[in-house]
Amino acid sequence: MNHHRILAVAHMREADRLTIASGVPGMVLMERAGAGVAQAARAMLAPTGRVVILCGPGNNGGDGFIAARRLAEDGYRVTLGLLGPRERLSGDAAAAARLYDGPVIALEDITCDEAGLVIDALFGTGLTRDLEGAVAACIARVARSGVPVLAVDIPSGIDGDSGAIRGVALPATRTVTFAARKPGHLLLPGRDLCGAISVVDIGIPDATCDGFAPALFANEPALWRDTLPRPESDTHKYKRGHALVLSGEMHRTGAARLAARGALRVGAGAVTLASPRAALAVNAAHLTAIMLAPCDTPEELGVLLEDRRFTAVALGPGYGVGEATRAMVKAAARTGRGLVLDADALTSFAGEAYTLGMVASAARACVLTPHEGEMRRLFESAEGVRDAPNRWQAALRAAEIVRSVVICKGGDTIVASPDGRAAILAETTPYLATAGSGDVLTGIVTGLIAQGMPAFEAACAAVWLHARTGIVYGPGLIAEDLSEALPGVLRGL
Ligand SMILES: NC(=O)C1=CN([C@@H]2O[C@H](COP(=O)(O)OP(=O)(O)OC[C@H]3O[C@@H](n4cnc5c(N)ncnc54)[C@H](OP(=O)(O)O)[C@@H]3O)[C@@H](O)[C@H]2O)[C@@H](O)CC1
Ligand SMILES: [K+]
Repeated sequence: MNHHRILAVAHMREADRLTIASGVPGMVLMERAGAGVAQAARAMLAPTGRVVILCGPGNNGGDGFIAARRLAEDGYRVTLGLLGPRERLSGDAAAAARLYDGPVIALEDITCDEAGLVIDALFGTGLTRDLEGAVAACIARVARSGVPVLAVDIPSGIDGDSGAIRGVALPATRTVTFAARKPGHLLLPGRDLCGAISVVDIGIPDATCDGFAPALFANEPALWRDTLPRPESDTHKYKRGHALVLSGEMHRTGAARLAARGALRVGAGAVTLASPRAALAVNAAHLTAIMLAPCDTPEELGVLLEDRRFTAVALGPGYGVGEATRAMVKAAARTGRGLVLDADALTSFAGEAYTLGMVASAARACVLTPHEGEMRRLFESAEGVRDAPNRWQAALRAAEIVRSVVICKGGDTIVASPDGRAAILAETTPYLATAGSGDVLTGIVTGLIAQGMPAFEAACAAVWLHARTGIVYGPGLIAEDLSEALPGVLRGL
């Protein structure tokens, strides 16, 4: 199994279909899925403990019947509640139900008294509408009982593609999913309802999923570790890349300095801050290892970038919104360097994503780092972004329009590439929601791109490193700490 691949619901269904077509009966896949659930349940139950299994009308319920049979065989006391009449089950789910010879009661009659565990096999990836009525009432009852819940595939009520709650959802202590995680396991609010997630190999070959487009991943080091820049023994500072960060005016220079420091800490050999003349003294008073150059106009930026040692430019933090900023972005892009655009650079192109895409295509590589508000402003009139069915599809469409790698920041940050790859961050911390934190992220991406790391991988690595540093640091974190704590996280890789 490719552990960082994730599968959209349609791709999971297609992988299932192709595997069955290649000669593996669907019942074999379901048997393996149910066995994986039973195994996880054993670890959560006392010997001969009572387990309540909630089964829905589709194949998720089928997995529940398989687990019920296996746990009953092992001597656990099984109570199985089924949503709807047994005769309405069909296909593999009906076959799984036939193999279970214990009593089946109506879901409405289920109570959790003395149960050590509830197995939630109501709905998986086949959820198509909001939960209501008897099933919603049952979910509320189980949630209130406080009994640990093991979710089969995904907590019932969570949309597998978007992570959204459809009406209500049953929070789980553990989730056992099959072949690969789905986007809904990583996206909020779904992620918070899954508990610990484990993936069971049910025999869907990796190769079956290799060609799926778009290609989705969990943003974990396995995705980008091999492309992370590592200095060679005969290196010198300019071989490690030289990043240029543009500073804002006198009263807003801090953001650019935070970015510059992030770029230096992540390994850029040299970092220069390009500062308006009026702000040179302020910047000079705060800088040591970072160099300083005056720059007030697009022409001056062009002259500065005639120095071929500059490999990446960051523009936006604290820079100001307007025509002057647009002109600077165009001047930077024209020089064909790596380009990272954030904050004011993005807002300066509000409603003009296609224009920005044209500008960005001149850069060697371009990464945009919008938070939710910037994303909304930039793509307000762009087709297929605001009306996308979920955040990863919105991110991919956005990347296509701006012809850049886009980092859609949030509690479940998505990195999307115009080549059809997208990665979702699985783990972060709310402590990162602090002033200047985004500026440091901009700096980390810039530093990695300056060292020649490919844009998608650089963006993914930066997002992960930024989050990991926040997690490790924890309470009390301020933006300045991020760069200082980064070496510890880099060492761990
Ligand atoms: N793919 C694989 O490789 C493997 C998949 N496996 C398992 O199969 C699961 C997917 O199975 P699935 O496709 O049968 O969908 P599932 O989630 O059981 O629900 C569909 C049923 O629910 C109904 N329904 C939907 N929404 C509803 C609502 N709001 N309220 C009420 N009813 C609602 C819907 O009815 P309909 O919309 O047709 O009216 C239909 O009857 C997957 O999660 C995994 O556990 C494993 O066995 C291993 C191999
Ligand atoms: K479920």
